[in-house]
Parts: sequence; structure tokens; C-alpha cells
Amino acid sequence: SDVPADFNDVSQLSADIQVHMAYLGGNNFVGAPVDGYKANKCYLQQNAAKALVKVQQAAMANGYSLWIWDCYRPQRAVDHFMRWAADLADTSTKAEFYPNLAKDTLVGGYIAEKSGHSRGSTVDLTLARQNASGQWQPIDMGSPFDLFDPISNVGAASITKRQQEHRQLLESLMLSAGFKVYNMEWWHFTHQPPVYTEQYFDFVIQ
Ligand SMILES: C[C@@H](N)C(=O)N[C@H](C)C(=O)O
Ligand SMILES: [Zn+2]
Repeated sequence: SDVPADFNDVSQLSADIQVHMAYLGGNNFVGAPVDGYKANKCYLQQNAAKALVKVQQAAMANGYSLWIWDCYRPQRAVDHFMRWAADLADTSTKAEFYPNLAKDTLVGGYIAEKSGHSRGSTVDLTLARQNASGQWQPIDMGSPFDLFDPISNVGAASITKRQQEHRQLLESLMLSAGFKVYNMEWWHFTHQPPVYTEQYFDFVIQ
């Protein structure tokens, strides 16, 4: 396999983490399955993977589970994002994912051309709780994953107190295991210090 020796499949370390890779299917801001995602697997560099398992244990002790949308992201997926971003005529996902921003402003702040995800220490995630039927459901964070909008910025004032508390709970659980949040996106965390700083991996997730 092409997976680097120091990368782990997080589900192999913690079976109860909820993994729902957002770019595997078509329900994402691109509006199509993204290049490089062939399986619903969360790979991370092992320091980040082991730290995430600790966060999961702390979350479970409080009645929550982690709910993951993205982990290691192949460079070819980022290249796919850049092709999508350059096609200004395609605004088919605007209403759902960037209703208040022009498409040509997304790269840089909300979508990176060189992403920490491709270096293996970055994860997009939220907290989930079990409903009456025992199914895990993401809790209300005031804006959905990949809503590219100021409301998704850390500290956004336009959300309720309860939503702010949910974001703060996620941030403090993640911080306890060494993950730092990204100010533009409440769901995006990078383990510190990232092991790879210059390398952008490109193996297919399968
Ligand atoms: C696209 C979004 N989920 C994300 O991860 N954004 C940051 C900026 C990134 O692309 O690294
Ligand atoms: Zn991210």
C-alpha cells in the first residue's frame, strides 16, 4: 500500500469514532465525489491519530462522540478543489455552501491551495450525541460543515449562546490533546506541532 508507515487509519485505533468523509460522495461544496477519495477512511499522521483517540475517549466520557468529515486529504483532491474554484460559471452549490460570498473569494481563507490536511495532521470534525433511537447525530454548532461564511468563523457573534458553548466544548476537548482550531472555520483543527511541514501527500484513500 502507498500509505506512509507513520499514518494510521483512525477507525483501527478507535472503532466508535463516527467517520463520514464528506468528499467521498457528492454532497459537498464541489457537488461531486472528489479525486482521491475511494473509501470512507480517516487517515492521519500517527501523532494526530493517537491524540484524536484521546479526544474521543474524553468525548465519550461526557456522552459525546467525535464525528469526522475530513482527515488526510490527497493533493489531487486539493487540485480538484482548485479546478472547481477556477470555474466561476459553476455556482450549483452556492445556495448551500457559500450563499453570501463570491466564489472567487473562497480560496485562501476558506479553501487552501496548499492544505494542512495533505500533510496529515489536520482534521475537520464536530461532536455528536445519540438520539432516542441510539443513532449518533451532529450537535448544533450554529453553522453546518463547509458553510463558507463569517458565521463559521470562531467567535462569530451571530449564533446563540448554546451554539457558542458547543463550539467551545469541541475546542477545549481538542485543545486538551494538542489540536489548535483554525479561526476561519470552527470545525478545522491541526495537531501541534505538525510532523510534516513541507510534504504534501498524494496517496489515494482506499
Ligand atoms: C475546505 C475546508 N473543509 C477546509 O479544510 N479548509 C481549509 C482552509 C483547508 O482547505 O485546508
Ligand atoms: Zn479542514
